[in-house]
Amino acid sequence: MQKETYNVIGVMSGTSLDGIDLAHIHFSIVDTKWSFKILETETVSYNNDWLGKLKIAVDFPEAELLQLNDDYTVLLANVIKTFIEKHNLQHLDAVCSHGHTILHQPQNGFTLQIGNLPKIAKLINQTVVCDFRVQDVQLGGQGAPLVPIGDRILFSDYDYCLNLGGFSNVSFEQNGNRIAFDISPVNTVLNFYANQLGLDYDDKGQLACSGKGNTDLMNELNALDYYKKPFPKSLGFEFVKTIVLPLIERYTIPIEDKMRTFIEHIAFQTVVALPKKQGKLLATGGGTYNDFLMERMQYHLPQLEIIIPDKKTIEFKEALIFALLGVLKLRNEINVLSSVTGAKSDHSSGVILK
Ligand SMILES: Nc1ncnc2c1ncn2[C@@H]1O[C@H](COP(=O)(O)OP(=O)(O)OP(=O)(O)O)[C@@H](O)[C@H]1O
Ligand SMILES: CC(=O)N[C@H]1[C@@H]2OC[C@@H](O2)[C@@H](O)[C@@H]1O[C@H](C)C(=O)O
Repeated sequence: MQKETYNVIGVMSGTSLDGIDLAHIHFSIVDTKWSFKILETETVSYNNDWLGKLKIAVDFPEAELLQLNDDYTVLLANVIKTFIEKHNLQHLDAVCSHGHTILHQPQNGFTLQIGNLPKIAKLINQTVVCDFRVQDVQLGGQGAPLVPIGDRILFSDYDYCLNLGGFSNVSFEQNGNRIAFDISPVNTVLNFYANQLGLDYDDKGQLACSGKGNTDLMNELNALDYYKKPFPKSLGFEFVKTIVLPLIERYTIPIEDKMRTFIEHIAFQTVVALPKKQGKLLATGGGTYNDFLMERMQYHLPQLEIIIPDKKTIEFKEALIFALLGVLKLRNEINVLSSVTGAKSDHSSGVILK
């Protein structure tokens, strides 16, 4: 007999290095239908020393990487312990932790998330479920994305789940399969131009809103090869650095016009990415705070109901879903979909440490 409720913590550190996201979650399952409540949440920023190390770790020799893994496991354990004590969390079923991706070369059969060493369970005195990507790569998959199964299980009321982070990605059902792919760059490009004006980001998209769209630039962006490729497909910062920014930089127009044009481009590519231009779309990630972007998206998709959830869901959806992946692993149930990762089959991934 499986349990019907779970009291867990989800822990995620994303590639953008904005910190370690922790979310205390209650799950319950009634007649195969899952529901959740996001309780306490917190993002713990990295100090400059850690930021520096995590940025360059990809080039570390093996010995240094082993040391980093050890040190990061201790850091993560301390952060988790502090979170548990601060909120006086008791009777946890597990801490479900992604760790931090340092190396990811699925084509060569390996992926490394640090912070998942067995000693973490002892250090925090809890059951830990972690290392969710490794088995998928062993089964011939990309080890990513892992979030779409959570979209399917927890957000089935929506036709689409759209995340607006450094890049945008979407997941949806098609012919009984979950489909997921990256649509276009978002904040990687918008922040680049905000930085040129001395800002971290364009608050609410106000600068972009004050600019003018440039039709030639818009057409050139929309003609890029990536947009013609079929899924599965994904983007990395290389695409921005070597293709998108050099293209935009050929135009001698005000920065606000570049931002405005790029927002139109994001909205336009979102339209292209969605097979049906109607239904309900759940939008999450920091890009949802860009009011102008959201307005332009709604303009281009008038029949679509765009839903921006509460702040915790916007900011902690990934930690929530890693918490679910851990619970599914505890239940020995499928938590990775081969339709999105390309693995030989669906599987129950992760390691349980006690
Ligand atoms: N008030 C705001 N107005 C406009 N943009 C905002 C605002 N607040 C946050 N953002 C944007 O959201 C970004 C952070 O979003 P998020 O945390 O989803 O990105 P991320 O961690 O890089 O995402 P991912 O790892 O999913 O790619 C900021 O860098 C900024 O560009
Ligand atoms: C290998 C790895 O850590 N990939 C991350 C990364 O950050 C965003 C994107 O690239 C996504 O593929 C993935 O994370 C999300 C949470 C996922 O697996 O769904």
